[in-house]
Amino acid sequence: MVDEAFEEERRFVELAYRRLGAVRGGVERSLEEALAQERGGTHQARLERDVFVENALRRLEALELGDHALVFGRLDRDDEERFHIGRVSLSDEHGDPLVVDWRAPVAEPFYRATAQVPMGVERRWHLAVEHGELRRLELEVLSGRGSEDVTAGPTALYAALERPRGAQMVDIVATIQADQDELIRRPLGHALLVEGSPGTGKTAVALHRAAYLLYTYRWRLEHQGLLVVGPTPGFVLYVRDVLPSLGESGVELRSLASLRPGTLVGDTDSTPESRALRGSPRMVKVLARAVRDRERPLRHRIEIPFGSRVLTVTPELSRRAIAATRSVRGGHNQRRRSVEDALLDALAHAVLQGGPLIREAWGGDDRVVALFGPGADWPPRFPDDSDEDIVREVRQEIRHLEAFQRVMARLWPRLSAEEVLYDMRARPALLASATRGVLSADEAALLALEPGEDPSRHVWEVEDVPLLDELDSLLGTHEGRVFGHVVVDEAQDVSPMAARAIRRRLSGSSITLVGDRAQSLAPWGVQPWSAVIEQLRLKDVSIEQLRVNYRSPARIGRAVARLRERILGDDQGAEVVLRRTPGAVELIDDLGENVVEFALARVRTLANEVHSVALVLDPSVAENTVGGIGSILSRLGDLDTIRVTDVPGIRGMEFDAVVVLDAAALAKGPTGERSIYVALTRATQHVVLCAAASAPSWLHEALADG
Ligand SMILES: Nc1ncnc2c1ncn2[C@@H]1O[C@H](COP(=O)(O)OP(=O)(O)OP(=O)(O)O)[C@@H](O)[C@H]1O
Repeated sequence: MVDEAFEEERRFVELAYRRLGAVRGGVERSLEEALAQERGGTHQARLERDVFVENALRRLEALELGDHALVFGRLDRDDEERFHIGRVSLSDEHGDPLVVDWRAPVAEPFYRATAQVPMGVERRWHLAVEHGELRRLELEVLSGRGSEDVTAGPTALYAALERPRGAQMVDIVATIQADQDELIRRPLGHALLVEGSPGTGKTAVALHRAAYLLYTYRWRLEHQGLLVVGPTPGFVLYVRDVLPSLGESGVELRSLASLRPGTLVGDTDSTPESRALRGSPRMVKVLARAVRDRERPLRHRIEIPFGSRVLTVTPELSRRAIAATRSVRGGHNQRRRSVEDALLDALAHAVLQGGPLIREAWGGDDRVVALFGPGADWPPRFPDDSDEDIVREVRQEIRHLEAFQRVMARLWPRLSAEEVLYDMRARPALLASATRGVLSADEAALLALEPGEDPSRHVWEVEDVPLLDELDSLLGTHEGRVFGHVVVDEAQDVSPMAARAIRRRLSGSSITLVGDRAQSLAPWGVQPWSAVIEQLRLKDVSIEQLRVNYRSPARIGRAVARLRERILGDDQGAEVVLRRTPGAVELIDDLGENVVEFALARVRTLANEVHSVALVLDPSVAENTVGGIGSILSRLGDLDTIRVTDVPGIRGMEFDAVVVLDAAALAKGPTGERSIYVALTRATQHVVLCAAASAPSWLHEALADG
């Protein structure tokens, strides 16, 4: 019976791949034809052609499966219907469904049905397809005939967990587990926070949820867009191609550093205290002050020559112009217009009340003469405030005077976010004024920058990005793109200020946050989720847990659990480590000055044994090594399978092997336990912790087996 079934499925897989080839060929041909057409035709025809080309390219991309299996499951329902489940939907030549997209509602029982709740499914088949051929077939009998001898060994899952890891994350659509699926398919509109220890599939869930939402709410999300925010540019590259649908239009992937397009961001070298302060919500008030400090009434009157007359802007007039704008909505730059209007009104009024204007006009002054000269009404009217054309003309003239623009620049300059932030931090008087009563003098000093740079050329740190974004919102210079759903990974490292920047990009409250507080590397330490939720202004957030670790092998898993307990306290509930392979954890300390050579040798050996190795460097190592990081890299040789990074740089990723250099130095650092924890939890097979000095006893204890 199983052999028969295998043969049947083998033939089906063959048929499905043939059909995939035929569909691809068809799309390619029609695309070629469309591209070969002349660019001419009506506007409507061109538009239709462009839409056709775009859709065809998108379909081709979706059908490009690389090495991933087209089909991986089959459901036999108790109503005799049968579906094959796969990565894309595919119909036969008559339009009947051949393969159902995993995101379709009928596919749901593939992930959720159990013998207790079979959801109308009698049998569930797992197909292991490699390079287009069926290799293995696994059957689970959920109800009806034969349900007593269920063969429910999730071989497919265990096989998936043992696969080697490479430079890019892979999808898990063939083996999504019921608890993950339940989160993935939550409807749009929800605010969902998923927490869980490392390797529980939080990133996988977040990204598959994005793909599910795009499929299910295609029309809405294509218009509104979906934003995925990850911690680092490396992480964005790592997840970019997980699901073809994430390459669809309307999806944007950004790291925290690239959240605000066009910002120059370099490495962070300021102190943890300065970084923490810039992430704190106390900056909201400081920045609002920094902008307000640039909206200043005049201290002394300024005179503006206007023909033979002199117009005067008094401090009182400037105060009134500023006061008039307080009730006006909008950012600083938009409200500038109303300050200018208030001033111009007053000055034009003064001009028109002054009488001498008429004499000027008669005298041939060409600024106003046009209104009274040849071709104008005769006899000329004596202009007053009710004469709108004249008022407009006079206001225009005043506005274009350089002296008037100088007054405006002093009173209410047009500003960019970069200018405000840089000036505030580089000019002691502005810094003192913006921080007075909010920050202590010592705290304010943490913000100070060297003066003398062009703000538009300044290279910012990632912590400054949310500050610039906050200023954009105060100034009215925000880019304004908002999304229908936002996915935030490694949410534990999102500062309250960054949460505000994310909020500005979210149209409602449909958001998915995933993270693990124990992995927090931020200088503000382990913050409660409420710190982020509050700034995202979310009212009803479902907080859910994932508890099964799919990444760590057994030995590493035990060390991970001990460290987690140490970091978060002991009320963490049971974690399950699923993988049966033991894996290896080694701590080799007291290596003295041989530590670098030792670690590099281990990296080189491991690189020959596994697919991916991370060499995780504590910053002190490059500083203390002659030739710095360059000399370390040059001694590694083939870098294809090796990634050299610091701890923040490997957040969210995984590697077959991880070598830490130097574990004792890292453990003593400001985020010691959490940094070791993050490094340790990246490995799917092997961790080697190398240290020049003795590692702290808590690390030895965490790694001790038993
Ligand atoms: N249902 C599943 N089937 C197969 N593999 C899975 C499943 N769930 C998770 N995995 C695998 O487990 C690994 C960890 O997943 P993921 O990176 O999403 O975890 P995470 O919780 O985000 O981890 P971290 O907090 O460390 O970033 C990945 O290799 C992923 O493919």
